[in-house]
Amino acid sequence: MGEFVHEEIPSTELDRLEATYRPLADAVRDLLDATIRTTVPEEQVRAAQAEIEALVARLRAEQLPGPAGVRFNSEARAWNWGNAVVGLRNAVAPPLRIVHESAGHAWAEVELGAPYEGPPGLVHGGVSAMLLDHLMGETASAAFTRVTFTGTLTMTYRRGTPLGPLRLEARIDREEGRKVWVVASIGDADGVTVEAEGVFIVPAWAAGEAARG
Ligand SMILES: CCCCCCCCCCCCCC(=O)SCCNC(=O)CCNC(=O)[C@H](O)C(C)(C)COP(=O)(O)OP(=O)(O)OC[C@H]1O[C@@H](n2cnc3c(N)ncnc32)[C@H](O)[C@@H]1OP(=O)(O)O
Repeated sequence: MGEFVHEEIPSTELDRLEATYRPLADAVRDLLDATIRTTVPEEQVRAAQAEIEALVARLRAEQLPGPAGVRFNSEARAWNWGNAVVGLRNAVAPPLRIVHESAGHAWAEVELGAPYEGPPGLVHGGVSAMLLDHLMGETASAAFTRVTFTGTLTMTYRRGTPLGPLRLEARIDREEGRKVWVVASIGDADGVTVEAEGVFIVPAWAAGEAARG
């Protein structure tokens, strides 16, 4: 497993870097959608591909040796720019902007488009699970006061989730030792489409206990 890395970048500098990288990821996100939906002639597709390959080479001129990881500074600022759900620099992430209403209750509103399709016009079930898993994990972390990992996640798909505007919500249901039960849902304007319940666990290593077994 990678690590939570302490990196002493001042928060003001992080703000500046985020203002640089956010529009880049937004542009790539737009590119994903355009790649799916374009109907331009084939020669234009090939020309666009060549331009994209040149851009990739330009960005790769200097890069990290591996994934972005999770980093934090001594001002209690944490950043996970590559995260699949909330990563500011990850064009695959919607990204979800999570509001922590209180420790143990969080929600997010998001608009999902063509790159998240499963059945026609509907959100892929795995995407629903991924978004809820992350939201529930952050909720279990009680506003980032502890580290939790998904132990078991149970999804109930009540009806198809349409692509478009959605609301996700999660709450801690109960806790017992290092185990945190979280319940969550996704809904559209007509109500709930997906429900989830999960057990999130503060790993033995994070609780300062020796792992059993
Ligand atoms: C401060 C900074 C905050 C940062 C927050 C960032 C938020 C980011 C949010 C990101 C969100 C993204 C979310 C993600 O994507 S997290 C990524 C997906 N999840 C994983 O990769 C987890 C992989 N598994 C593990 O790491 C370990 O197996 C864990 C940590 C789960 C347990 O290993 P550990 O060695 O610690 O466990 P233990 O053996 O001492 O057992 C302890 C208790 O737990 C019970 N149990 C064990 N396993 C399971 C299970 N699978 N289901 C249900 N229950 C289970 C067990 O019976 C026992 O209960 P009891 O017998 O005591 O009653």
